[in-house]
Amino acid sequence: MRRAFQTCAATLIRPASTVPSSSLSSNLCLRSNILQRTAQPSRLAYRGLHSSLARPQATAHEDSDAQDGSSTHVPGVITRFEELGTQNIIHPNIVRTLTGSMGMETMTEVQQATINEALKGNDIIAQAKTGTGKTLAFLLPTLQNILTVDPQLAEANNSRRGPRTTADDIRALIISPTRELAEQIAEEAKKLVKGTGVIVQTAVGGTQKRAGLQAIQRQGCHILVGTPGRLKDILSDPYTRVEAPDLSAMVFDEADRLLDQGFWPEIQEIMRLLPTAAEKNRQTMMFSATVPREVVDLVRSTLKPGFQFVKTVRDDEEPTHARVPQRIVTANGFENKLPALVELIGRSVEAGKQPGGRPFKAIVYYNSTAEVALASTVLKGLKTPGTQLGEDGNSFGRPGSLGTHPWAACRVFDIHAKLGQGQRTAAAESFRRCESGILVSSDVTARGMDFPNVTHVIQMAVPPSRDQYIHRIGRTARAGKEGESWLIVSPEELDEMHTRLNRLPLQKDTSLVTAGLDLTREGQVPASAGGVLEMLRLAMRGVPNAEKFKAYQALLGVYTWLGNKRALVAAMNNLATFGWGLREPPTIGAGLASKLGISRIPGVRIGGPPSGSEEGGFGGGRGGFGGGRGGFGGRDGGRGGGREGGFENRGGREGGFGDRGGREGGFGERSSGDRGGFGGGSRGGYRDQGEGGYRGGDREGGRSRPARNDTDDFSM
Ligand SMILES: Nc1ncnc2c1ncn2[C@@H]1O[C@H](COP(=O)(O)OP(=O)(O)OP(=O)(O)O)[C@@H](O)[C@H]1O
Repeated sequence: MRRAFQTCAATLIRPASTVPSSSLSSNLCLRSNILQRTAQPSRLAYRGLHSSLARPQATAHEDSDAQDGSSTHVPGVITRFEELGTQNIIHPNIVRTLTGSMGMETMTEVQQATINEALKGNDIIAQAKTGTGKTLAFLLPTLQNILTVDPQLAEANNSRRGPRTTADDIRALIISPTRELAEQIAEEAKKLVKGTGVIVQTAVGGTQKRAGLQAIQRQGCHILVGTPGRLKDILSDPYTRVEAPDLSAMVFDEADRLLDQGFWPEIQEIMRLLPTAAEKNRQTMMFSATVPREVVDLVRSTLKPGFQFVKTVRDDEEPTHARVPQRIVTANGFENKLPALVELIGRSVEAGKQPGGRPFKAIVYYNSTAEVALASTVLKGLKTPGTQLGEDGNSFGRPGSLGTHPWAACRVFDIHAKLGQGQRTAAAESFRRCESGILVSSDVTARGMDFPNVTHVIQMAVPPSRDQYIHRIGRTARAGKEGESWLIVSPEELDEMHTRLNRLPLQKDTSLVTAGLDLTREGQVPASAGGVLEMLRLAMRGVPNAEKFKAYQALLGVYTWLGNKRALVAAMNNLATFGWGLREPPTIGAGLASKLGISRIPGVRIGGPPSGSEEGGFGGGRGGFGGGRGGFGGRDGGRGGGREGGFENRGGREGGFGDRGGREGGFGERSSGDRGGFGGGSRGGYRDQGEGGYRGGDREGGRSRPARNDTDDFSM
């Protein structure tokens, strides 16, 4: 059977291109074969999944027949899963499951390119775009290789008398950087092994260690999927009896992440607990959408000589999907970002309801858990102007009740590393299942997570790295579907954004009205924007101060890379007052201020535990944007600046954004001054266009930001 595999497998992909070391500047391929996979025309159901690979690649890594740019179709190449069964390459029981309950027909490019190599037992590093089926690309050969060695396992073992497996019978270890991803891979693996006797278990941090262990001990384990920390724990504890003397395969999913500094020590520790290469011949497979050269260099010593580097992304090609428009919005300030987000969501929810539209389903990424918590509280608490929340503070799904959420059918979830594992799993599961929803997330879902039908990925700040950007936007447009990517940044982030996202096809977008408003001063707004700001003002009132204080501190930390500390503090104080409705920016501890290098920066309020106060009013302080009884969008404009915050459609005769600013002032050199208020004008009203108001304020103690540069070119 093994022989049959090898014979047939030779036709599965076109020959590898062995790159002469001299042809490359890097030492990347000195000991490896690089397969730069060119597309085979996709014949059937999986149309579009790898459409971006439909042209031959043309790099130094090419083999000669592709260099002229001609089609490289290889007659007889296997592209359908069914054929893997009929040609005895993969056991029919597995193929039946794949083409039956799992509904797979045609292999993706990365699957075609790696399955053959992996079945031969070669070590592999594979790089392919997000959402192109890498999971199956390593699961399928891993499972088949287990069955090849142990054919008895090909049949489901429903009888108690059948061969029993034990906790020390692990044949394959699959490592993933996050718990959710490990669970997802294990789910996929469990589907695949159905119909065989192979047992899949998980070892995932944050869950009941004992329960997981008992399952391994009672049922045995052939394929163990886990996160580095928990795997290390289990394997290093002799009392668990979990061992892997027969380990024949090791898979690193999101390999570049697993090999970075954060995980590397644990990975090394795990390797030490496994049989050495001399004791047991073991195959290693590494997969990711991003494989920096340093990673290849790092693993060179771990992989077998002659390992294959399979790339289905050309070097000169963007690593993102061409079918995902990538839009960038420059918000006027940090305080404009949430309004822009709410406006974008509202618009997209409506578009999704139109004939031919897809239900809106989005992941919104923030760079810190505190921002995730704050934004999700706000989004959950939104209500249509003129309505109120129910007593439990939630207005979802209760037609006719007091207060209705503006996007009733679209649920809001949040997920970040500081939630308990139960909450994380529940949020991921609910979002996976919902037809329309918003997942506000930190980077715990950025890699590998396969949520179906995500229409939008929205990043609320310049991402930590180019690779992270690529992985995040890879949560949409998966498996051949369409999707949109949005990035909302403030002017302070632009330089860094250009550096980090160099050469990505970002298109500037100025269609969001609320992004362009100067919320630190009074002015007129279109009614629709007024509605967004009003909803936010009300929702902000429901956010506990503690959440705002945490987010403030987190943001100061997140933006330590911003060289101009004055600009940083000014921007954050603007956000706290004009964006979150705090009367004054929160205090921060002297230690933290010194660590962040901002102790002496004007506007920093050094104090004990963070404190501040608020009296409603999107746009800060007692006065400010929406401060006062009247407010932003008020019909009559006027003086504004009352205690209850304004910014209501009905407005109020005297209310208004940028009004008196509140006695306790806001940010500014004179932040505790009597009138102060960052941008808080003395009167002003910032109201619906054409209905009066807009008196202008004196903005004493305030400071306004420079206008956005609308001529910036973001097509990089
Ligand atoms: N051959 C195939 N035919 C149809 N659907 C497939 C095929 N292979 C995988 N899929 C589906 O495509 C989706 C994406 O697959 P997967 O999660 O493995 O992508 P990935 O390449 O690992 O993405 P990421 O880089 O984000 O980790 C999944 O829903 C999976 O079930």
